[in-house]
Amino acid sequence: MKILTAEQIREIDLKTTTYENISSLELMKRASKAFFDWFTTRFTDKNLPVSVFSGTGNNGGDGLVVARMLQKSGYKVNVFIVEYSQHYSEDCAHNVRRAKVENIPIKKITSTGDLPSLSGFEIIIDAIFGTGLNREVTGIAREVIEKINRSGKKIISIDVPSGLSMNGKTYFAVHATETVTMQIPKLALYLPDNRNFTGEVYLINIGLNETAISDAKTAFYFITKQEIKELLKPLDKFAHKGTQGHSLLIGGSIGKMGSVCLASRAALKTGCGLVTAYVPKCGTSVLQSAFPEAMVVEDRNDTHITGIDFTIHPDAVGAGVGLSESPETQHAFYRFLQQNKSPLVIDADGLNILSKNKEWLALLPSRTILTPHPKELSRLIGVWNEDYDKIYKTREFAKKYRLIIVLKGAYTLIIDSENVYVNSSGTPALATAGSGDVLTGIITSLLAQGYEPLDAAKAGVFIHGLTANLSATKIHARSFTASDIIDNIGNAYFDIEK
Ligand SMILES: NC(=O)C1=CN([C@@H]2O[C@H](COP(=O)(O)OP(=O)(O)OC[C@H]3O[C@@H](n4cnc5c(N)ncnc54)[C@H](O)[C@@H]3O)[C@@H](O)[C@H]2O)[C@H](O)CC1
Ligand SMILES: [K+]
Repeated sequence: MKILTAEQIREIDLKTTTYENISSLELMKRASKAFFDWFTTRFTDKNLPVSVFSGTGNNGGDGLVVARMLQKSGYKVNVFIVEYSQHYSEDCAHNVRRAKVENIPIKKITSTGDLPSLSGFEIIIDAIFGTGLNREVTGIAREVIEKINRSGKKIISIDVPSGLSMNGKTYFAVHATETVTMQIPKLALYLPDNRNFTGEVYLINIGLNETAISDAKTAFYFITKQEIKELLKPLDKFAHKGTQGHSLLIGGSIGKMGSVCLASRAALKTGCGLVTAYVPKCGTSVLQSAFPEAMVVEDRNDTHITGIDFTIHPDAVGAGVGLSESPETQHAFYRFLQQNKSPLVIDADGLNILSKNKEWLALLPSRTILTPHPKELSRLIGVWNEDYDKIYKTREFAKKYRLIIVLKGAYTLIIDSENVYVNSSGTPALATAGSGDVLTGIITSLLAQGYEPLDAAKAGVFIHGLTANLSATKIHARSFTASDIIDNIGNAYFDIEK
């Protein structure tokens, strides 16, 4: 699914009205009806007093239409018009008139003295600014937003939290508890810097014209279940373990053998036919007893890897989990990189070793997948100022070394030399020890099964996140573990194929 800019969305609005021969007012109604449907499903108690804060643009217009629909269906609604400008969009002005005719209590806020008390309301609908905002919020709008933010009430933002910048760092905006955005994902809604503004983000379909959307060019995408469903390969009736791919996981050191166990088990559970773990001697019995399905190739050294010599022919390699950064291990890793021709995933200490030896990056096969968390990424590419800067620097880095970067976080980003993909699955339950090791195993397995590296990264990240969504009501987020991720990989496949 495409992530688009405010300008592109405006163009799609316009094309929708032209192609479908409807007025902009009609489109506003469609959008507002979609929000109304979401809202009434989410908040079924009609006695909860709702206040709608509307601006004078089309976002404000949406708020007014929503207020009208809510009042009509029996909700108690008050509207406050935040008159930051005396210029009203045509469709907003129309809906102010309609709301007055329908006797909705409306108050204008033009100065500090007009600021209402919020104590009587349970829910605030924020329709002050949408994607049309193009400067810092000042004046009365700022005062209203400050007051809303201090209220401690539920704040539901229509389309975007008012004040959110669509193309740069946001310093001031509504702190929404939930944002209900209209059909097209906007990058700003998924950036960690904006987490206090957006709250939980929902996408609703407002019936924008599909041709208009498919005409829009972009380098930013939102990964959806449907896309993952389409890229998963069907199981061959005549499959046997030799045709399903062989994953090799290289890693582990004394005290850190769990990481390779997790990655190996995740690889097998993701569907490759064979899994081999390459570990130091101290890891052999750990692996063989914890995970009998795996084969083990032992390093000559006891506590950490010093060789990386093997005669097997893996279809993909995942290297780096629990590896340690000792000088002999670094040297062994260098020799491995010189010889390796298999598709590769590098994580954890593998990344740290690369950060210390940046010239080795040139040895990586094209489309190697690196899976850093933000700290590991900064060791590789240096520091960044804010999220947009981070994304562009990562893309440059990916381009320079022909890599795919999986930047782990709440909305994991997959970045290659051209495009940026935002993952849509997952919950905070995934912030748990070993979660990254499991991801490495999943992606390695998909590579071994013959998926293109970008598809392996996308599907791997999506499946990994989905295990947490699917467990949300069964395992409390606080007690969800990396092993639970592995145990739910099968459920994730079921859910995707549904
Ligand atoms: N396809 C869709 O998603 C649809 C979206 N709709 C809604 O329309 C808004 C965008 O509306 P627009 O009128 O372009 O802008 P805003 O409502 O966001 O209002 C901004 C408004 O104010 C002016 N302005 C900009 N910055 C400032 C400022 N700092 N201070 C004062 N004034 C400012 C600006 O020129 C605008 O006029 C979108 O988010 C949706 O909610 C449609 O209703 C349906 C289709
Ligand atoms: K808004």
